[in-house]
Amino acid sequence: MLKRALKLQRDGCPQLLVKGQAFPVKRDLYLVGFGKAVLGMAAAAEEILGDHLTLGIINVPLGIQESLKRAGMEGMLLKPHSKIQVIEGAKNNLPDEEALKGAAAILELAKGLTADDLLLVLISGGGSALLPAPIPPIILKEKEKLTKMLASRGAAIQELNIVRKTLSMLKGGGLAQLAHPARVVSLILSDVIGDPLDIIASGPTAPSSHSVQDCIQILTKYNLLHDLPKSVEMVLSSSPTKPTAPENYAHVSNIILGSNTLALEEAKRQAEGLGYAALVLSAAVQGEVSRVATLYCQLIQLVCLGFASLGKGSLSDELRRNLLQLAAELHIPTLDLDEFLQALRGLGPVRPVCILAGGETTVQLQGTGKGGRNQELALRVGLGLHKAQATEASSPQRRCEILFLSGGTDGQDGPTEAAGAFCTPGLVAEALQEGLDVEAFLRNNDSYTFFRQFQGGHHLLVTGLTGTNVMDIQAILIRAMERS
Ligand SMILES: Nc1ncnc2c1ncn2[C@@H]1O[C@H](COP(=O)(O)OP(=O)(O)OP(=O)(O)O)[C@@H](O)[C@H]1O
Ligand SMILES: O=C(O)[C@H](O)CO
Repeated sequence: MLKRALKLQRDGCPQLLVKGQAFPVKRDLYLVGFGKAVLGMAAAAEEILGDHLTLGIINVPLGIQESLKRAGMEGMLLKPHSKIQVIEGAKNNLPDEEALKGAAAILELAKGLTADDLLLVLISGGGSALLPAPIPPIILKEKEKLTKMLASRGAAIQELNIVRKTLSMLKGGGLAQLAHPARVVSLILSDVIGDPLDIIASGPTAPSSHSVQDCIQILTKYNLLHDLPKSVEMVLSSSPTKPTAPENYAHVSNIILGSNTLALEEAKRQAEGLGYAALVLSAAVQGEVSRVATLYCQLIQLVCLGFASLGKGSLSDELRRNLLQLAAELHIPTLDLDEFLQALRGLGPVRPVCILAGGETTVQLQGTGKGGRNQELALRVGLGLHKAQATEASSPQRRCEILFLSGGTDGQDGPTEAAGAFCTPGLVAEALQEGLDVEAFLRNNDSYTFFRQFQGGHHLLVTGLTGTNVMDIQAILIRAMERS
């Protein structure tokens, strides 16, 4: 992906070429990066830049080099004697001392640049945790606690990162401002719906459209305003009321290189290669995890109705209406459900169908269990399919084989070692035979423990860190059963 987008023109004055834009390399060329996907990006960049690269620093997740080595993905690693220093940190996607050291090194590098320097910045999701630089007197632990509390109360990534930006020296455009007057070129892999530059990794090189007032509003919404450490109160009260004006970013170019859409396109190609009729629903599925689970269950019902030649009639109309209503409630941008359902009609039952979707749900933690939004989604879909089948003996679902899978493209779902999980309509009943009560696990947000115990962990998706990060992906496989 980066190899396709980035070129170095060596004739005359060397220039970086990125998607048709040219950036002269007048003197020194530096590289910094932070995020779950920047190791592979940095390896590709170093290959392209060769001797023109002066030096680089990247902050990447703890254990990623080992994980990629184990997976035989050496191509994503830096060569021995690389000019790029790798700092691993942010275990379980939480900022830590190592990430703090990496951020300090990046800050020092940026501060010393001149107008003749070019700073290439590689940014991907996970960058927020890997670039912590709290504004003094805030200390890391205080900032971490606050973001953890916001996340567990169901704050969306936009809200989380608006708060992070206000409390950080490098986020919210801080890195770009420090690097001034150097030319800054940021290559970004998006893991946020709609690719908002100032939210992805908390927008270290993007002008922020948010003010301290927005931050205070979010803290109020989640009932945290009156519980803040003194240091955070001090920073909030001394923050400028207006964000830095966009004119002050004339030295910066932010360029999106890839996103969930690309991953879905590749997944579609793979599914078609395996004989499926594949369709992409949306790359922007968002919302509360139980509502999204209902959306998928209803969609599965509709497909099965169509497979059973029952695609017309009152049940189908009702399902269709419910589905449209739910999609509208979830505010899934760019989703044209009507058009999608139309395309579905042309498929099956001869060929099995693979419906693909991507995005990111939110989980409001109620319990103390261990899990992630993908495992919780898979478990909730399993429960929904079970209920649909149990309440209706003639459910069209019974005529289909169904598998639902949800996984994080980064290979890590919440603070667990799994990327996600898959389910079938039989999961709840089979679990019960093992003495596992799905609803009890869900009440405690304990999806990982459930999947680890159920059938010896067979339904867990364990990939290890993948070196990319473009949100989550869901795949629904549906095959009409042979009639006997
Ligand atoms: N026990 C749990 N059950 C379900 N979801 C959980 C649980 N614990 C944490 N989560 C969810 O996991 C998410 C954090 O996961 P993760 O670290 O993979 O985040 P991420 O958003 O993918 O990170 P990034 O975008 O920075 O790469 C939060 O949304 C949180 O609500
Ligand atoms: O790092 C982050 O802030 C999230 O992954 C969103 O980009």
